[in-house]
Formats: sequence, C-alpha cells, structure tokens
Amino acid sequence: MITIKGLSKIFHTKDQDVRAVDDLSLEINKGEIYGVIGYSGAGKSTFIRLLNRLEDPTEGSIWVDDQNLTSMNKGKLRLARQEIGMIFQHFNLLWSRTVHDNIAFPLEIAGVPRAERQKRVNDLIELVGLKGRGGSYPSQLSGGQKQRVGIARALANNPKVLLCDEATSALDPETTDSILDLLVDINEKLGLTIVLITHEMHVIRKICHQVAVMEQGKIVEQGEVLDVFLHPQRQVTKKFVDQVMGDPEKETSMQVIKNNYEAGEIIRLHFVGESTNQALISEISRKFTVDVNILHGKITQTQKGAYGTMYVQFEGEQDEINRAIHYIQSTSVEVEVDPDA
Ligand SMILES: Nc1ncnc2c1ncn2[C@@H]1O[C@H](COP(=O)(O)OP(=O)(O)OP(=O)(O)O)[C@@H](O)[C@H]1O
Repeated sequence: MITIKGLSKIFHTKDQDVRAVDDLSLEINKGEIYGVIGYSGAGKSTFIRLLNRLEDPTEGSIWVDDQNLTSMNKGKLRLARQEIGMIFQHFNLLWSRTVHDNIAFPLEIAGVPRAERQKRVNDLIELVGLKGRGGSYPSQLSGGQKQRVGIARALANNPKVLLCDEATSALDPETTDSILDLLVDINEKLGLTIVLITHEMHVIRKICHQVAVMEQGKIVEQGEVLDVFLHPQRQVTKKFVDQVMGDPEKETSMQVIKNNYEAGEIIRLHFVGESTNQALISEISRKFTVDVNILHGKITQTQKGAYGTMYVQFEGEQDEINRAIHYIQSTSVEVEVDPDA
C-alpha cells in the first residue's frame, strides 16, 4: 500500500541544518497496522507529515496505492489526500461546529451532495460509537469522544490509509485502550491500512502488526512486533520493550529467589506467540507428580499472541521433575533450568 524510498527531510534553520528524516526506506502492506516508535526528536512527526505531504521531502519518493505522491501537482495531490485520513494528538476539531458538522466538513469540501452526506455522517457516528452525540459541540465532549470525532472525520472520504499522529498521547490509559480498540475494529472491518507514530510501546504491543524504531531520523530496527519484542537488537529498542515488560532480572534478583526457594528446581519459562497458553502450568501438575510454585514473571498480549517470562519452582522426585522439563521442551514454550547458572 505504501512504498517509501530514500526519504529525507532537511530543515534549514538560521544556525544549522537539521536532518529530521534521513534516507528512510520502507514498505507497508495493505491492511497492516504499522507503528513507528521513537523518543522525542527522533523525527516521527516529520515522517508522518511527509506521508501526506503536509511537509515536502528534500529527497526521496512516497508511493501510496501505486501513485507517486512526491511528483504530483497541487490539484492531483488534493484528490490523493482524500485517500489518506489523519488523526492528531490534540484532535484538531472545529470548535464552532457540532460533532455532526465536523464529520461532514471533509465531505462538503469534496462536494458530496447533502443527502448522501447526511447518511454517511450518521453511519460514521455509529461506527465510532457516538450515537446520540451528533448535536454536541467539541467542548462538551471528553478527550476520548473528541478523538472518536477525529477518527470519524478522517474516515469520511473512505480513505485507504489512516495516519495517526500520537493519537492517544493526550488520553488517560483507559481511554487510550478504548481508542486503540476502535482502531483495531476499523482496521478489521474496513481493511484500512493504519500508520501510527508513538513514543509508547504499549500502543505498539496492543495493536500493531509491524513496528519500526526510529532514532535520529533513521529506522534502526524493524519487524513483526513479536519478533522485535523477543529479539530487540538495539539499546533503544530494549528500552522500549522494558517499558512494557519491565526487566525481571532487574526487578528481582535470581539470588533472592534461590535463597527463598531452596528445594527442587527453579525454571524460567519463556512464552512466545500464538500456540502459547498458560494452561501449561496446570497440565504439568496434572501429568507429573510435581508441585509447581509460580514465583515471578510477566506475560503480555500482542496481536500475534502471548509473550513473556515466568519463573517457577518444581518440587518433587528428581526423575519426575526431569520428565516434566522434557515435556515442556516438546511444546512451544522455551524452558531454561537454573536460569542463573
Ligand atoms: N519546522 C522545523 N524547523 C526546524 N527544525 C525542525 C522542524 N520540525 C522539526 N524539526 C527538527 O527535526 C527533528 C525531528 O523532529 P520531530 O518533531 O519530527 O521529532 P519527533 O520524533 O516527532 O519528536 P516529538 O515527539 O517531540 O514531536 C528535531 O530535531 C526537530 O527540532
């Protein structure tokens, strides 16, 4: 759906030239939720603004659905932009217009006849869960409701791509989750391709299929979310993964666990991906004469299944413990005996 080749943006300021986006190339497939994560100043906002040419690139090309956005004149660009919706951190609603009229605005600009406009707005209000609020003004809505209006407005012209610029950063955690759920719902219902930028790994974990990590204008790491969670290569990526998972080693020293639980074996279980399920624990205690003590750990969900680490203690006859470990080795859960050895 989107192909980016050699994209750069240099801002010329009085004192210096800033290379905000530096020779960036990537492919985003149709129907994918693609997240770009980075710390402040990494170049995320510039990147997403280049995608619909709110900024003009210094170098490189952007193709959206086989159209080269970078070589378009203003007239063609205006039409092409109707295929790319965008939502913003601070919603960017028109305060003097009702919810209904905010959503109708892009349809008016596109010249959609009144009756058709009416129906489309009502459908959109329903889609984003704002039924009954069409007559309200933005000042009468909560942050989450305002972002729902922003989403409905962005979808008005049936875009193929939705760009999200830190769309949940101004919202509390619970509202963030409800907006993220709505984005997944829209992605699944409409097959919409979604590109989002964020500084929160929680957002990536919860809804993205693919992630790119940005640092100093470049993409330094990229891949399926679960892969990046499992094998983060760069220091910056490890820090983002720790945002969600914590670092079990840092939080609880293995030595403390060992001192407290001297009997049996201490085992680290690493849960990865869709075939994983935590029924493993009850299965072990049913199949083998082994007591399982859960000591410490964290499991989280991604779009591709569960991921995380758990420390357990197996108590019983050594032979039985060995058989239980052998059994786990035959499943998709990775197992490590005496993890600190
Ligand atoms: N209009 C501009 N003129 C000059 N420099 C700019 C401009 N816009 C961005 N920059 C610079 O480009 C770099 C990348 O900024 P950008 O806003 O894209 O990063 P970001 O990752 O989105 O950070 P944040 O999350 O803080 O917005 C920064 O060094 C910034 O100062």
